[in-house]
Amino acid sequence: MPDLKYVVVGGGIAGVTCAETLSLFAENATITLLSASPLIKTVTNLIQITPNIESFDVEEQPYKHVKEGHCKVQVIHTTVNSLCAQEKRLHLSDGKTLDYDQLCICTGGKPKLIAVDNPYVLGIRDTESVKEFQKKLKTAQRIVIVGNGGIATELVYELEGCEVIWAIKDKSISHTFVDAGAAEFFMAHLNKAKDNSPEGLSKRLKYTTNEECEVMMSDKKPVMGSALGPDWAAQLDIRGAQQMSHRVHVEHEVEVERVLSPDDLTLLGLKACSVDQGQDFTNWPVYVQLTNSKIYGCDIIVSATGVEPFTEVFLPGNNIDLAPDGGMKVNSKMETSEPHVYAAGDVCTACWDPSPYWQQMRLWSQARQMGCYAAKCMVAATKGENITLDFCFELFAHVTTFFNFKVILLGKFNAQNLSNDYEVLLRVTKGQEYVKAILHNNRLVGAILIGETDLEETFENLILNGLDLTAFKDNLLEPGIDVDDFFD
Ligand SMILES: Cc1cc2nc3c(=O)[nH]c(=O)nc-3n(C[C@H](O)[C@H](O)[C@H](O)COP(=O)(O)OP(=O)(O)OC[C@H]3O[C@@H](n4cnc5c(N)ncnc54)[C@H](O)[C@@H]3O)c2cc1C
Ligand SMILES: NC(=O)C1=CN([C@@H]2O[C@H](COP(=O)(O)OP(=O)(O)OC[C@H]3O[C@@H](n4cnc5c(N)ncnc54)[C@H](OP(=O)(O)O)[C@@H]3O)[C@@H](O)[C@H]2O)C=CC1
Repeated sequence: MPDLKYVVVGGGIAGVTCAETLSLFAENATITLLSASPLIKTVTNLIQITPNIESFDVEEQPYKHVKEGHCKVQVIHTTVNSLCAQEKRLHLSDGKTLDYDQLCICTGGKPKLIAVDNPYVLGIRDTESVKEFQKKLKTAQRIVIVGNGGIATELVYELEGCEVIWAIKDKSISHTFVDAGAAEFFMAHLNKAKDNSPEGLSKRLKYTTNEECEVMMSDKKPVMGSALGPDWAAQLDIRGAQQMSHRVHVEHEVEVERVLSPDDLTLLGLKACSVDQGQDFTNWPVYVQLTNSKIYGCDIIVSATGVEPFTEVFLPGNNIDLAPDGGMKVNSKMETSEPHVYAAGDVCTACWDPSPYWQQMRLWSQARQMGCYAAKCMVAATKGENITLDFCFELFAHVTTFFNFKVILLGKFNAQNLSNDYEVLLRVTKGQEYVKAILHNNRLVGAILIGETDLEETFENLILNGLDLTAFKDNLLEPGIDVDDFFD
C-alpha cells in the first residue's frame, strides 16, 4: 500500500504542532509541512501548572527543525497559492503542485487594521512587523494605540520613552481579557515604570527570535510570518525618542472616526488638542479624529484591533464555509466543510457545541491544542477510528502576564453568555492580587486570578466537578483559608 500523504500548511504553532503530532501517531505516511515563513515556532520547557494550564517558552527556529516521531516531516519553504479540493491538490508559488490525502490548513491570521495602505498605521503580528514598528518608534514622541485587547495591554506597559494616547471602545482598559474591577486594579500600574529587574523579567515566559526572517509572498497576497507569542515584547527594545518612562493617557469609549494628514487638518480647518485638552500647536505627520471629536496628532498609530483569519487563497473554487468572524468553520473533528480538509489555530472557527466552560479565543495555547487534536483526528479518520473531543476543550484556561502580574483566566471568566444570572465573589488586595469567582446556580463557572493567588488548581477542579458551593461560598475567598480543606 502506498504511503498516505499528510500535508500541513503554516509554520506557526498550530502547523508545527500538527506536523509533530502526525509524526508521532501516523504510520506509513509522508508528512509535509509547507511554510511561507522560514521560522517555525516550537514550545520548549513546558510546565503543566494545572491539568488545563500550561506555561512554556517559545522559540523560533530555522525551518528545517521539527521534532519527529515515527514518520519523517519534510519541511518546504513555499507559499500555497491555491487549493483544488476536488483533486486534493495544492498549487504552490513556484508553479509546482502537491497532492494530499489529508490536508490541515494552519495559516493563522493577519491584523485587522483600522486603515489599510496608510504608512502611519501599523499592525503587529510577526517579527517583520515588530521590526518596522521599532524602526519608526525610535524617532517617535507620541503614538496612538487603538484597541483594547492583548497587544494594546502589553504595549502600554512595555513601551517607554514615548507619550501614548490609548483609544479604547470600552469603559475600562483591557476589556477583551478582564472586567472593569480588574481594569481598575491595573490602572494603578498604567503609568508606573516597568520592572526591568532580573526578578521582574525572570517571572516572564521566554521568547527568542531568529534575525534571519524572510517571508515568501504569494503571487496573490502578501503572506505574513508566524504570529508572535507570549512575552514577545519583554526582551525587545521598544523605546521612543523621549527621555522618560511612561506617560499613558486613556481615551475611553471612543473609536477612530478618521485618520487625517496635516493637509487634511488645514483644509478642514480643524485643530488638534493636547492631553490636557489645550490646543496642540506641534506639527505631527498624522492625526486621528476620535468619535468624541477630539483630534490628536502623533508619529505612529498602532492598530491593535484584532485578527482576521487568513483564508483567501483556499476559497476560490472550493466549498469551505466561513463563520461570521471570517474563520474556516470546523466541526468537533477539526474538519472543514470540504472532505479531507482540516483547519486549526487562528485560521479556524470552532463550530461544535462547546462545553459550557470553554470558548474560542485566538491564543497561542488554543492554536497548539487545536494543531495537536487536528492531527489525531486526521490519523483516526484514515484508520476509520472514532475520536472524541479532546479534554483540553472542556475548560477555557489562559495564563499570561499583564502589567507584570500573572493573570489566569478560567471558564466563563467574564461571565460570557450568563446575562445577569450570576453571582460574583471578589477578593482584592491593592497592588497584590485580584480574585474574582463567578458562580451560576451556586456552582463555580469562571474566574479571574491576578497575582500569585495559588488558587488555579482548586478553581479548575471546582469548575470541572460542578460542585454545589452553597455551603462554602461565604468562606470560599477568605484569606488564610485553605480552600482544599472544605473538600477533604
Ligand atoms: C504580538 C502578539 C502577541 C501575542 N501574545 C500572545 C500571548 O501572550 N499568549 C497567547 O496565548 N497568544 C498570544 N498571541 C496569539 C498567538 O500568537 C496566536 O494565536 C498563535 O500564534 C496563532 O498560531 P497559528 O499557528 O494559528 O498562526 P500563525 O502563527 O499566524 O502561523 C501561520 C503560518 O502560516 C503561514 N502561512 C500563511 N499563509 C500561507 C500560505 N498561503 N502558504 C504557506 N504558508 C502560509 C505563515 O507564514 C505562518 O507561518 C499573540 C499574538 C500576537 C500577534
Ligand atoms: N497576553 C495575551 O494573551 C495576548 C494575546 N494576544 C492575541 O493576539 C491576537 C491579536 O491581538 P489584538 O490585536 O490585541 O486583538 P484582541 O482581539 O485581543 O483585541 C482587539 C481589540 O480591538 C478592539 N477593536 C476591534 N475593532 C476595533 C476598531 N475598529 N476600533 C477600535 N477598537 C477595535 C476590540 O474590541 P471588540 O472586542 O469590542 O471588538 C478589542 O478590544 C488576539 O487573538 C489576542 O488574543 C495578543 C497579545 C497578548
